[in-house]
Amino acid sequence: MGGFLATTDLPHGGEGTVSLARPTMRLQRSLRLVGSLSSGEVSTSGARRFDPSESVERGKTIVDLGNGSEVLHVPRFIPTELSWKWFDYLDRNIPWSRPTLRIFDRDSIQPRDSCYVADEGLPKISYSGHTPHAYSWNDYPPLRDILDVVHRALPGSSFNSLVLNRYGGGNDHVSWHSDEEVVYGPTPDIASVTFGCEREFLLKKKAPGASKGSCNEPARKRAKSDFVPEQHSFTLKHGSLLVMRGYTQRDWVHSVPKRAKAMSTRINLTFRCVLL
Ligand SMILES: O=C(O)CCC(=O)C(=O)O
Ligand SMILES: [Fe+2]
Repeated sequence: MGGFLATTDLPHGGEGTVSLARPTMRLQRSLRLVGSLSSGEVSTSGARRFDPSESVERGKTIVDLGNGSEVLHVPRFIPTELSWKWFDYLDRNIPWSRPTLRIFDRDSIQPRDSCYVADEGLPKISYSGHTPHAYSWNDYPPLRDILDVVHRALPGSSFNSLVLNRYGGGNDHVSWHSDEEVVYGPTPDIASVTFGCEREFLLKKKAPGASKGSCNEPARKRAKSDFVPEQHSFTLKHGSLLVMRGYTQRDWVHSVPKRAKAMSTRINLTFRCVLL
């Protein structure tokens, strides 16, 4: 969410990494759904029983994107069972909505559910003509536990806001965009935690001169025609962490494209720090 630079859907639905919720995972989940979960049950106990910094040290990959941008990826960040508990809690309790967005002078319904949670007193955020209501962390205690896990994994981090997205199936997606917003500062860390169906997450280098604030139209068109953007793909699994760092928002766009084979729900949480 944020500055939607290019909002066309990707032309390659169906190719590339297959985004399947493995049957064993689905079975595990339906077995667990027999009992109901209150926020207390999914709260602190499980989160305190594992060491997030150890998960990062054991299984991290750092991709240097060049020019001060990098991505940290930890495929097995939160233990599977705890991730399913959080998935179930969020799926049932978050006040999800699908706002109407204004993109290139046309109204369209956002192709996924979302919600926004933030500390009190922060400046509002807006994207594509939509200013989401900021819900309070206090109303969703497990979110504080997930935030705590992320903070323990990333020493020095201090996130104060959260965009949640829920993708109901393979048609739900987020188009190419960057979260390059003044409120996040020039080099924000954006930490993304995934629960449920795995999906492909793509990063693509912005065309030269495409950064916000550029008004050199002819130069941009000329440069664009020869420009073959570098691209990276990450499969974001159940319980994984991905952090975009440095100038990633200024120099790269990212997306979660449509995938016909993504049959089940994915919930993604992106933690951010709105500067005061
Ligand atoms: O769902 C994801 O992995 C990415 C979501 C995203 O890019 C956003 O909320 O800005
Ligand atoms: Fe984003």
